[in-house]
Amino acid sequence: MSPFEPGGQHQSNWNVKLQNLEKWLKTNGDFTLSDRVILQDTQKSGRGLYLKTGKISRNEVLMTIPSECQLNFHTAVYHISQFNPKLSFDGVTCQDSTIAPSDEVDPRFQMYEILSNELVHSLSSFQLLCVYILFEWKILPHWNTAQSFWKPFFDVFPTLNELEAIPALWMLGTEETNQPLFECLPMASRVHAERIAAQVRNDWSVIEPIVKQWCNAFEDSNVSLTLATLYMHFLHIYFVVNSRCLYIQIPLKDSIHDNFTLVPYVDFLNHNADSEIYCSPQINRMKKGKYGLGAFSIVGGSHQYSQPGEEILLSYGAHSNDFLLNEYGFVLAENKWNYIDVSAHCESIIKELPIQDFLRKHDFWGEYTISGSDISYRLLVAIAAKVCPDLKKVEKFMLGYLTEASFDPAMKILLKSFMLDLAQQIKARIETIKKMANVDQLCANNILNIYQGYQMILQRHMAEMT
Ligand SMILES: C[S@@+](CC[C@H](N)C(=O)[O-])C[C@H]1O[C@@H](n2cnc3c(N)ncnc32)[C@H](O)[C@@H]1O
Repeated sequence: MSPFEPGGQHQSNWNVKLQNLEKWLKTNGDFTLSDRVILQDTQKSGRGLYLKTGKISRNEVLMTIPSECQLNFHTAVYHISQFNPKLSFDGVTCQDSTIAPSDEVDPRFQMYEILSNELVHSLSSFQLLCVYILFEWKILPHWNTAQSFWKPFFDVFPTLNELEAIPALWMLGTEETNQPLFECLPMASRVHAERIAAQVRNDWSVIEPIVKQWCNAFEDSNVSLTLATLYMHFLHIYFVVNSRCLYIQIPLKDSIHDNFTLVPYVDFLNHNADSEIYCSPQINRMKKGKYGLGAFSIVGGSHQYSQPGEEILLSYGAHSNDFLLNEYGFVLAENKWNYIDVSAHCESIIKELPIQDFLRKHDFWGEYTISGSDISYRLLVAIAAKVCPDLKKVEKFMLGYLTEASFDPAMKILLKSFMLDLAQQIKARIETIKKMANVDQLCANNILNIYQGYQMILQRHMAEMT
């Protein structure tokens, strides 16, 4: 039976998990959820929220999630301090009265001892959350003697399989099926995936010593978990966090990259590219709870929901399909934020070293893009430099004293052949992908979708040029 078939075992397990999640949210603060929405699971976008009945208007609060049930640097520090009284962060860690009574069968008293103030302070939000979730979700259940506060939340996290469309995982994991697809990724996606993979490897190298110490400590118990297994769990957790985190200010941290929180239920909302019209998040700092950062609400946007079955959407930001694929593992059939990174192609046609030096000197070398509405100014300058031997004239164009028309017809001719070349390369890539056997079809289709988005962009510009 397909996991999506209504009435299947998967469905009834899921209903129980959802009830547990709602019960947990109600017990731990002021949780509200509009009775006009319903959670549903689809093949295309997994779980999501849909309108059940009635209407949802602008500024109407759809749900509020108490700060106590959000997982972020603050709440992780608070919970760790319940087992490690030496951990002390002003206004965040436990007061004496809330420190858990020492219990020999709860391994966290021993395992969290190594999480000193200095060490916790040095970790990024990502690193702390990964190491904390790793213990609470993947390691603690091996003892059978204690349960994590966060269990109802962990139980509704996506599985590693559900995240397999994320290209960085093809590089980092041991699953080899999709590795051939990596070579077919557009340049923007490949660079993005490599950047994420480097970040993941770096974060693992920071938390690995903690995990190794835990592994050594397991030797005294009956728990048998290898470092290799824990690394795979870490990867799973990393991408759960990455694909579900929401912006919030974290007063204990300085870097923008640390400013995020995981918010149960809000993380069921799927993305739409129209940021202005759909729902948006609001943080109520007046409702901070005992160690949190503020209750998290979702409110309606200018689009009025009135059709039962309409999906309640949130914008994750102005992201192209290359970005969405790499950060979240999906693409949109139509995406107004798509653009093509044509840097490699443009650099390959400018072979003349003096032109390269000229563009470098003026900081115009590389980062060339074409979107549906624009050919980037950087690209126009590079093409102008290629077609015009008078670099003084190109400098005037750079400074805005001349328009691109001053370089016609050579500029138009080169741009047209540049785009035709690109279109041919894209067509060839599409054909290669279509012929690939033994790769996950969903992942292959995502990449095809990106290239088809590129084709639409090029067609639009080429039509304007004729
Ligand atoms: C914050 S979660 C949303 C809930 C998710 N659908 C689930 O089943 O748990 C983000 C993930 O949802 C999926 N997603 C979000 N928006 C989507 C969309 N428009 N189309 C397809 N998948 C989408 C992607 O897998 C993404 O990583």
